[in-house]
Amino acid sequence: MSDKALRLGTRRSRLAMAQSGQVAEAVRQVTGRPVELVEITTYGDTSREHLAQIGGTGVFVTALRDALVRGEVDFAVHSLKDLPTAQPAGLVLAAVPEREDPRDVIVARDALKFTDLPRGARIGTGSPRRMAQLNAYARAHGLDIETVAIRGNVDTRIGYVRDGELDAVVLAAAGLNRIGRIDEVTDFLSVDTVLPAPGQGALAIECAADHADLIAALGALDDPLTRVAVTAERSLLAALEAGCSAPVGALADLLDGQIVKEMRLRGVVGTTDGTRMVQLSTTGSVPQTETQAMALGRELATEMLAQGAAGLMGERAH
Ligand SMILES: NCc1[nH]cc(CCC(=O)O)c1CC(=O)O
Repeated sequence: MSDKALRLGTRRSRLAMAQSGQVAEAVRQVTGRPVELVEITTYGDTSREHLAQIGGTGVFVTALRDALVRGEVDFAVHSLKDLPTAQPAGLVLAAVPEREDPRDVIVARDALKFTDLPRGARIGTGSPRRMAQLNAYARAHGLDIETVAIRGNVDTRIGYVRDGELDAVVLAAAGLNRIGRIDEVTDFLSVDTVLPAPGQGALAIECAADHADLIAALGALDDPLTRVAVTAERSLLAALEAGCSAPVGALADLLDGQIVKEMRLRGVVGTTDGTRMVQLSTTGSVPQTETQAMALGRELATEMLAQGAAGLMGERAH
């Protein structure tokens, strides 16, 4: 390959710049080529409407993908959880690097933990998935909280707590880690309490399908275990026919303490008020191919649909 600079298309948000910068450094190391960041403004960055109304987080992705298809940039870095499950023709996920902490976290006033929030506490999140599970936990454990729909970037969200408008906000640990604000977390939510979004904590490095040399080089950053895990999670999401702003959580991980490792896939769907929920898991041998991983996701989706999951997903965020 030449030693011309590779062009990395990125959104301008702090999170996007942080994760693009980190991947740029890794790509420099595996390719020996300089990497140049090319900033691209997406509709999701300029719109003030709620995400669910403008068609989910896929809006952040479209402009980056257009730039890839037009050959204006060589590769792009996405938060995997923001990627629509359908892979567009002409583009491939060249690498899914090792996932970091998939958990959701709370940033609350006065260093409060989720379960110590006082009666009537207001918790901000724009995610129906987080609302559904927080409200379900609250109902089951006698907590009196109110989930409040918000949007905006990480700084904006934490700002609601700093200026006293909300008692707490929910964010992804991975995002806070990447922008260097993990110290502001007051509580890490167990995945038993809030199952993360499919793909949460993982990145995806995408490029044009006809760039064989680049795909091969980026492959050095791929983590096969992360790839099969997120493939199973996203296959579950796709088979539920849910979008990325649906109240769906999913996590595939290895079961501990076994000689022959097995993968467990957990899934949840619920109404945002927390009154109804379908939560199931399935365990099987660790998928060796993406095809096997997809089958695991589809199997769990079939069971969840049989228990009425479809009827819990009709709602929109409000
Ligand atoms: N929807 C925005 C978004 N997309 C990816 C992350 C965090 C990083 C990740 O989950 O990989 C965030 C912020 C958040 O949910 O707190």
